[in-house]
Amino acid sequence: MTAYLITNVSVVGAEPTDLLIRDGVVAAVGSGLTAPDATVVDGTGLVALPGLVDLHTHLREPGREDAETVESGSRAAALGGYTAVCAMANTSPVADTAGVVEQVWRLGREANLVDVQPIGAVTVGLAGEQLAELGAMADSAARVRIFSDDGHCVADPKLMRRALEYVKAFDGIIAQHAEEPRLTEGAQMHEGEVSTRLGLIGWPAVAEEAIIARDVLLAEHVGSRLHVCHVSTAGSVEVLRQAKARGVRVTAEVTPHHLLLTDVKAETYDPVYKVNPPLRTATDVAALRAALADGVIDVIATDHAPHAVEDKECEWAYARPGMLGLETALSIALDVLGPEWDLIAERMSRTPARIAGLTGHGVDPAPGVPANLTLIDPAARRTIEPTELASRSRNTPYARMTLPGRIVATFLRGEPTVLDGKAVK
Ligand SMILES: NC(=O)N[C@@H](CC(=O)O)C(=O)O
Ligand SMILES: [Zn+2]
Ligand SMILES: [Zn+2]
Repeated sequence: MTAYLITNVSVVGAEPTDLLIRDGVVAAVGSGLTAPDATVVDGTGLVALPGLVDLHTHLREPGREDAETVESGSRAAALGGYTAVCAMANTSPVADTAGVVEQVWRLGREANLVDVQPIGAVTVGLAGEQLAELGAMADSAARVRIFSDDGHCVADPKLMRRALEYVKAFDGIIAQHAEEPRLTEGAQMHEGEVSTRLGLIGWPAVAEEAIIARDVLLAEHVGSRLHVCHVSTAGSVEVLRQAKARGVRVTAEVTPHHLLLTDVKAETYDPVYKVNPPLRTATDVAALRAALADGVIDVIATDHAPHAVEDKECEWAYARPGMLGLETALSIALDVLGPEWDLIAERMSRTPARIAGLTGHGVDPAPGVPANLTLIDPAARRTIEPTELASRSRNTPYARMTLPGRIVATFLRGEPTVLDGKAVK
């Protein structure tokens, strides 16, 4: 195993120092380190963060390997500064059995670019009718702790209650895609001024808020852990704020795109902007940013949702919802939050690692900790070229935009997955 000496690097925004990585761990931290056998990485001007952790990634394998595979998505993640991702269950077949989650987990180990932690489905086939074999998935080699029907809402309150009760035994979490389906029938975008002007059926904010309100009450009633996926409205933030103040065990995520983009993008009719939940208003964006800063929203999660060209480059109404996120998330966070390194580490690494129970991730570089970390050049700017992304899909909403920050290197257990801004394998 090669040793690496990263010189003159700022660890989470602190004064520059040296980091020695050896045998999978951070062996030493301090100025003027020497290690003749180590490969030197000049960290001048760079910031080291604990490797980023994504609670919400769609890898599309098994079933839609044309859009993404565990390997291509893992490479995209590493290039984005991630060392661990949680893979959503809406694959084909659905990850609703021990067999499928073990397959995804094994593929992640084989690719060995990030740790891939499978999320299990809550209900069989995501159909919302019958609980999946949650216990078997928890006991499997994948050791699933987060369950989600993401893409669909667990709309039946009785089923949601049973799921919350069931996972309590092993301190599991239900991650909810909060969308009251009766309120979003035929919806194409956020319900508001822009949808009225464009004549498109809207997805009202209340369709999200009503489910979150219900679910925090259910989680409170049974004393279980709830996680709310892709929070997108100011009203949802208020519901969460009140629930947290009462001590409900709820955590929440926001996506980079909901922190930056608004429903005005739909005026282009470019389906790259079609996503669930939809892009909302500038008022919502401001509320989400404030909630991320004050902790009502715990983490930034990408909801990386690759889609093949034929599913995206078509008429708006026929396009699948979802956008890429892994390779641009850190840049968007930097753009939105500024160089608030401690906050970025908290929202993109430490807290998501803690929620998912991923030990060895989300820990700041210090002597003895697993060397899962990423190096960022905050002064660099880059223009996003969809064809240059490592993802098999191209549906980034940031095409041709110039964004701050560049991932220079990522290390997984002491081995580089990215060096000089390029994937190592
Ligand atoms: N976000 C999306 O618009 N799409 C996701 C599903 C989801 O996260 O709801 C997908 O799987 O494509
Ligand atoms: Zn979702
Ligand atoms: Zn999703």
